[in-house]
Formats: sequence, C-alpha cells, structure tokens
Amino acid sequence: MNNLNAAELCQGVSYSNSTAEFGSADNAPVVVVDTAYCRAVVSLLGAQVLSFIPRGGRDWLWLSPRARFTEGQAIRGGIPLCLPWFGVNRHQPGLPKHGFLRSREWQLRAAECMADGAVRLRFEISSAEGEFTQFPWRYQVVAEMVFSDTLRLQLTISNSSATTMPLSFAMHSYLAVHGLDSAVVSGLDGQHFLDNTDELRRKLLRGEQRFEGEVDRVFEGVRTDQRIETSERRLRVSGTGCDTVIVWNPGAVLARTMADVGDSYGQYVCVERGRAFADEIELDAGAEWRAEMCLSQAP
Ligand SMILES: O=P(O)(O)OC[C@H]1O[C@@H](O)[C@H](O)[C@@H](O)[C@@H]1O
Repeated sequence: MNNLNAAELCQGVSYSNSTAEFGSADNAPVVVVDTAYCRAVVSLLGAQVLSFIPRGGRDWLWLSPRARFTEGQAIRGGIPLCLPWFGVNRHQPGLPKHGFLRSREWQLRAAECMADGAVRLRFEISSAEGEFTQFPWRYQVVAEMVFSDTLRLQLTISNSSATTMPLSFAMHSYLAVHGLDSAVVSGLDGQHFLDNTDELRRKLLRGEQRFEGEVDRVFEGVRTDQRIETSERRLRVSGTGCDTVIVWNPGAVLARTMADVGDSYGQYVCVERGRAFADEIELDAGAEWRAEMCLSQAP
C-alpha cells in the first residue's frame, strides 16, 4: 500500500523533507500541515509529529538539533509512537526498546480538511514479517492526528492474530521548555510512581513534579490531566485509553552519554501518555484498543 500522492493531499497539506524543514544531514520525507490554526510537521518515519507551532506562537514540541532521520533509528524529539510495547519489553528484555514502530516507515492514507479548518491525517502500519520470530503476533495500527489550535493524536491497535497479544505503548511527547528550572508538571500530586532511576521502586509524589537531575517515573492508572507550566506557556495533556503517564528528563549526567541530547537536555520535558506496567493490555484475538491524547493550551 502506498502513500497518498501529492495531488491527493488536501489544501494546506504538502510533502517536504527533513533537510528542508530542519537542516538535517539525513533527508527523510515529512508531511507539512500549514493552516490558519498552526504549522505542523510529521515524519513518515515513525508517524512522528516533529513540530507543532500554533499561529503566532512558538513550537510546543522539542526536536533535537542532532536528531537522525534514517530508517531503523529513532528520531529524538517530537512525539515518537512507542509500540507494540513501551520501554524495555518486560517479557523479553532483549527486544528493541520502545517497540518496532517508532523507527519504521508508516503510510499516509488520508489527509482531510475539515469544515472548521482543522486538518486530519491518517497513517497506517502493519506488523512486519521479519519481526514475527521476535514478537509472534500480527497487528495493525492506525494513527489519526487532528491539527487545529490543539493537537489530537489517536491510536487504534488491532490484534489480527489467533492468540491474545500483550500490548503496551506510549505517545512519547517531548515538550519544549525554556529552562528546566522553571518547568513544573501538576496533576500527579498524591499518585504513586515506579522510579526507573531506582530499580522501579514504588514511591509517592507529593505536590508538583519538578526537574532536578534525572527524572524517569511511571505513574499507572492516572485519571487526571497534566498541566505543564514553564516561564513562557502552559500546556495541558489529557488522554483517554492511555492511563499511564511517564515523566522523563535524563538530567545533565545521563544526557552527556546520549549523542542526540547532550547539553540540550534542559530544553524539554517528556510527559507521555500510554499503557504500561500494571496498565499493560491483554488484547484478545480480533480485538482492538483505542487511545487518544490531546495537547492544548491550558488556562
Ligand atoms: O532513548 P530512548 O530509547 O528514546 O528512550 C528515552 C526514554 O524514554 C522514556 O519513556 C523512558 O522512561 C526512559 O527510561 C528512556 O530513557
């Protein structure tokens, strides 16, 4: 199945490439959405939103200036889609971290301009034959994105195998901040988390989440929205069907070991929505799971 050709794209949607958009050395295809509401860029690799700039505003997302854009390698920044598992696979730790799909090419199957001026894109991908020996399930994923003055991202994951499939996932948002010191995440007060910097010990967060050093926390069964406040903006992250919230920033020491982060670690915080750990899903044969995350301006 092929991508839509350029003539099939609706007004305000066009193809471009990562070199033209971000000056990258690798040249990977991207889709640009440019409307009265916003300008957004989505990579076909990973169906990964890389930039979302509301009219008159600044980018809500962070993209590493050292991001690589080659198949088989994760793009650092934007909103990677981590599927069909989140992080280290708990059943088979030797599998690639964050699943197969963030570094594969997806197909753009629909680009629609809606009556209110929003644009909807639909990307699709299926499990690859070559992965079956490592992860013996067949599945399809549809990622629908609606770009207006908010950014909505909906995932539908279908299990087309004859057996129940273990599923975990994350929509791994890298949110741009101007100074980590001023970044505060609220909406998690009183919730327990698994501390990934301390052998996944279960701990309690009191008050707001701040960023002093490495933070890598998994909050399960969250029923609240998160609010991310920095010196220059307030964003809300909400979700349905994605009750796990992961909050991550590597801090200075770990960032030094990451070629595509380095001293840029203070420019983002990740507030991700998905299902993982206790929220992992047993997806029955023939069943599907739908999850939606929305990023919006908070009052
Ligand atoms: O470097 P990667 O594979 O993109 O992962 C980035 C981070 O992703 C976060 O979601 C995890 O909680 C972290 O443990 C991880 O380091």
